[in-house]
Amino acid sequence: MTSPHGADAGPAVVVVTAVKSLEAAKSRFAAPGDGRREAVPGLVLAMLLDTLATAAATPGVVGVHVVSPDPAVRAAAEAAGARTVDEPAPGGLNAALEAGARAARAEHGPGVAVLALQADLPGVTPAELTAFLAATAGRRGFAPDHAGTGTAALYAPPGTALRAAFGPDSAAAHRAGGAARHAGPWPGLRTDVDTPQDLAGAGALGERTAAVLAAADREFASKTRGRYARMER
Ligand SMILES: Nc1nc2c(ncn2[C@@H]2O[C@H](COP(=O)(O)OP(=O)(O)OP(=O)(O)O)[C@@H](O)[C@H]2O)c(=O)[nH]1
Ligand SMILES: C=C(OP(=O)(O)O)C(=O)O
Repeated sequence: MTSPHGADAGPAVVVVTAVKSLEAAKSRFAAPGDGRREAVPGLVLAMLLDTLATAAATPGVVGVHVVSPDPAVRAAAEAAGARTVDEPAPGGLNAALEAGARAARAEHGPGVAVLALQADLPGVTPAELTAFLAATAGRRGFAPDHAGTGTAALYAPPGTALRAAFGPDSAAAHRAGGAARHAGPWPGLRTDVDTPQDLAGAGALGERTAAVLAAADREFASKTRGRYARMER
């Protein structure tokens, strides 16, 4: 993680992300009973680790906090250098992100900005995150997902609450909450991967995600003579 530098660098940023239990995650990618389902936990972890690697490599990011009820997720995140936060009760994505934001400011102080980032952005790059942070100009803002209705990232400046409103139509909810919309040319940032079809739009995939998909592809091909990853990408 790098410190802010240069006269025009913005405030230090802590990235907060959340992952539900691996067993429950990514039901739209492969439902129980689908032959691809067994690859999903590894894929979720790989996408998380690629997302965390990008966050940590982005100038100005001084910490990353991952909130999850799943010990395997927390162990992988800690091994990657992130802080972890237990799932709050009651849970849910927004409660988890708020808990992460509180933990971030408890550790780094109220003067840090919080960037809530989806955990399934295998194509996101440091350049994209840097461009988004610059676009906010230090004000509350969000990057809509590729469809335009969801949210890939929500930025809360120092001293302001996160007020996460992720979920259906979260772009409109964040807009209504005073966040500016920044729909830049950032396919990796704006493509959270929920389905195999989403992989095609995510840009160049991070190395962990690419490796997991290649292994799943080989496994699936050996069982069915299909080649799902190649077909779907
Ligand atoms: N910690 C935590 N993370 C959550 C929770 N709900 C969703 N998330 C995470 O938030 C992101 C978006 O969640 P969803 O789109 O609802 O779920 P998903 O697992 O990605 O996909 P589906 O099962 O197909 O809906 C994913 O990274 C999830 O793991 C929650 O209750 N707690
Ligand atoms: C939670 C969201 O996205 P998804 O369910 O597609 O992961 C969102 O865009 O607010």
